[in-house]
Amino acid sequence: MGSVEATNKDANGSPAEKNPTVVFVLGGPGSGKGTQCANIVDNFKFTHLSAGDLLRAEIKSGSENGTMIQNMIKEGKIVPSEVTIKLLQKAMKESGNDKFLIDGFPRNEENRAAFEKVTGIEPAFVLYFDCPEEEMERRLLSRNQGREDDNIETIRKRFKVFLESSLPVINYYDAKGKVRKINAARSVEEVFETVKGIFGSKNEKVISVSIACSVVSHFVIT
Ligand SMILES: Nc1ncnc2c1ncn2[C@@H]1O[C@H](COP(=O)(O)OP(=O)(O)OP(=O)(O)O)[C@@H](O)[C@H]1O
Ligand SMILES: Nc1ccn([C@@H]2O[C@H](COP(=O)(O)O)[C@@H](O)[C@H]2O)c(=O)n1
Ligand SMILES: [Mg+2]
Repeated sequence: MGSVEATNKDANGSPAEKNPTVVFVLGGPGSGKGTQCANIVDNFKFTHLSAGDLLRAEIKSGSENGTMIQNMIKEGKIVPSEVTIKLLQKAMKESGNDKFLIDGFPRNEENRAAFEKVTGIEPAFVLYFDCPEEEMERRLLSRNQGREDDNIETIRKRFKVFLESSLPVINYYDAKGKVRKINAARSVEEVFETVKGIFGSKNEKVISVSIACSVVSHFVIT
């Protein structure tokens, strides 16, 4: 398991201004990524950046990319990395923090490779919320947040994209020993108990937890 502080480089290969700690939060649609990120923020000093939320805010802002993003989201498709990475970089800079939960990103190999190339950032680890489709479907259909993609037609498309494009990214990080796979088909509280064990106690640094967890990366943590 590599060090969190290690060797992040910028696009030119020179040392980046900062070496932020990044945790990618992945899992199928409705697996509970946003819910658990809110709990992590309440307990640890992370800033939560949801790629989906940033894209939805971009639509609302009336940006020139708004219509394209809206159409992609309605179809459950993945927006080109260039757009999403710019939004993530801007939000990271504006946060003033150096510890980030990046939720719903990278969603495909293009997202993953472009983020690494542009920012030079390697994630400390990847939280993977593993949940059966039937449970995710139930949750999404009763979410009631007015999301245009929470309808059965788009939900099925999002499941397909998750299996075909996002799972390979999780497998990529698993091969590097970076995935912490969590059984997300439990209550919010039970899932968070497991998450807390990964992040450690309030004052514990993610880096030491990250090393300690590397031995269990291939098992579902319950
Ligand atoms: N462990 C859980 N048990 C039951 N319901 C849950 C659980 N976790 C989250 N939920 C509910 O399921 C819905 C989806 O959760 P959430 O928005 O956190 O998922 P997500 O992974 O961020 O989804 P998306 O990828 O669509 O943004 C919400 O209504 C949330 O309250
Ligand atoms: N890296 C990403 C993340 C999201 N999208 C688009 O937003 C939709 C909703 O994402 P959630 O994480 O909030 O579920 C998703 O289905 C994609 O259309 C994206 O393009 N790239
Ligand atoms: Mg979400």
